[in-house]
Formats: sequence, structure tokens, C-alpha cells
Amino acid sequence: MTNVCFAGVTGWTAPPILAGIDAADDLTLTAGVSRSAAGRSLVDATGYGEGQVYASVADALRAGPVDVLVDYTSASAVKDNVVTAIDAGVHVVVGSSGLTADDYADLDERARSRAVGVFAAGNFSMLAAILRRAAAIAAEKVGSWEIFDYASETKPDVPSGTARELAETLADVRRPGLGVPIEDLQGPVEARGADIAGTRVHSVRLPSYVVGAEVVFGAPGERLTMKYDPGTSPDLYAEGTLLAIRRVSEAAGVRRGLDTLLFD
Ligand SMILES: NC(=O)C1=CN([C@@H]2O[C@H](COP(=O)(O)OP(=O)(O)OC[C@H]3O[C@@H](n4cnc5c(N)ncnc54)[C@H](O)[C@@H]3O)[C@@H](O)[C@H]2O)C=CC1
Ligand SMILES: O=C(O)C1=N[C@H](C(=O)O)C[C@H](O)C1
Repeated sequence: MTNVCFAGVTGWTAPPILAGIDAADDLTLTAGVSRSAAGRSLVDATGYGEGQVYASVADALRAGPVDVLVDYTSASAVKDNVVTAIDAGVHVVVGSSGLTADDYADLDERARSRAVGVFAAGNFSMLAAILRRAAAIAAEKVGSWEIFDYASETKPDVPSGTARELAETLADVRRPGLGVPIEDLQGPVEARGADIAGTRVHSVRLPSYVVGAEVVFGAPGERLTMKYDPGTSPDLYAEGTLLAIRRVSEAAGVRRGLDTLLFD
């Protein structure tokens, strides 16, 4: 049996994942973290689970045995939460966005030194994972691309975890070419987007968008556009998150990208 603590238990993403844990014979939801519901029982606050809701990950991990922490909190809270779990010898599944490649390098070192597994995906949906894998294949043959990152006007972090992870994945293949170097541009250079691991990333924040991502590959005389477009339900993140919970203890250190669990 794997004991799971879910941080972000009252958030938008939580319900279908909590339902999946509840329905699984091999997983138990033993603790939750949420500032607004701290002190309540899990079942009262969420409809699922056996334990309590705590105000912080540190409090939750002190309260009882936990094998895996799942973090769906926020870009501002996630790094401290992951560090707290690693230091307590607890494996971590990171759903929250906002961590950079440098953050993951720090966490990897820390996790390896404590023989803890950390699994992170900028997007736990199956189709976003396929986009990541397909884009990496395209980057082997096409040397120019840019990413468009779409999210609601209230998303606090930029770029999305989905877009950041995509850019960092493509950087492992190669760095895209630029027709005009950024330093040689005339006009406001912000118009060319942010440099994320060598890719220009353009973040759009407008009402009605859920996080989606588009990568456009350009070659002389032709373009290839790959676009991930989610609906409005958080259900699509549940299956991938449950897979990660079950597999995070397989290896020490940080592993990234749901596609690595689906295809490798
Ligand atoms: N990797 C993926 O597939 C997905 C990633 N996300 C990311 O997950 C994160 C959460 O997303 P939502 O569920 O939409 O957010 P939300 O704002 O609806 O919920 C956040 C939850 O975290 C808790 N929380 C936030 N900061 C906290 C802190 N400092 N201490 C204790 N609890 C805290 C809140 O109480 C709430 O329960 C975001 O970073 C989002 O970008 C969301 C959906 C899918
Ligand atoms: O903020 C969100 O809502 C989401 N964020 C994730 C991201 O930053 O990529 C992905 C998910 O689709 C929803």
C-alpha cells in the first residue's frame, strides 16, 4: 500500500485525482495540505481520504507515515514543498508549474543524495505528453521553431509548466536557429518573447483559455504546427498523475515528462 499526501487538496486539479486514489486498491490518501481547509478532516473537506488536512507539507509529513507527496499548489509554494519532502525521505510527484531547469537540477542533487524519487510533468495529460514526444522528433529534423503558450488571464506564473517543459525538452535535441540575433533587433525585443532554454516562448493570457501550447516548426517554404488544446475539465490530469504516483519510487533523483513513463 502506498500512502499519499496531496498538497493542494482544495484546488481545481485535485478532485479527479483524489477520486482516482480513493478508487485504487494500492493507494491510500492519508493526508492533505491546504491553507483554507487546515484542521478539517480530509473526507469533510474533499469527500475522500482517511486523515486530516494540514496547513503545510511539513505539518502533514510530521503527522504520520507518507510514501509519496503529490504537489498541485502553486509556483510560489512548490519548491519549498518538494525540498521538505525530499529531506523527510518522501518521494514527490510534481504537478505544480513554475520550477525552472535550474530548480530541477538542485532538486535532482538533493533527491539523489537521499535516495528519493521526484517525478515532474509540466502537463500530466496524455495528449500533452504526446505533443512533447512528437515535437522532440520533429526537432531532430527541423532547426527552427517557436512556442505559443496559452492560459487564462488569472494564471499567475509565466510561461506555463507545459510550455517551459516543452522548450527544455527541445533544447535537449538542439537549440533553434534565429534569423536575426536578439541583440541585433530594432524595436522592443520583448516582442520576440522570452528565451526559455533557447526557444522563443510567447505567452498569451486571456479569459476562456485553459493551459494549451503550440509549437510551430518553420523550414524554407513550409511550416508544421503542433497544438495541444485542452477542454475545461481537470479530469485529463488524473490518469498520468496516478501513473507517476505508482512509479516515482523506481529511481532516485528527478525525472521529467509524462512521455518518459508512457514511451520509454
Ligand atoms: N502538471 C499538470 O498537468 C498540471 C499542473 N497544474 C499546476 O498545478 C498548480 C495548481 O493548480 P490548480 O489546482 O489550478 O490551483 P488552485 O489555485 O485551484 O489550487 C491550489 C491549491 O493549493 C493550495 N495552496 C496554494 N499555495 C499553498 C501554500 N503555500 N501552502 C499550502 N497550500 C497551498 C490551495 O489551498 C489550493 O488547495 C498550478 O501551478 C498549476 O499550474 C494544474 C493542472 C495540471
Ligand atoms: O494553471 C493551470 O491551470 C495549469 N497549469 C499547467 C501548466 O502551467 O502548464 C498545466 C495545466 O494544463 C493547467
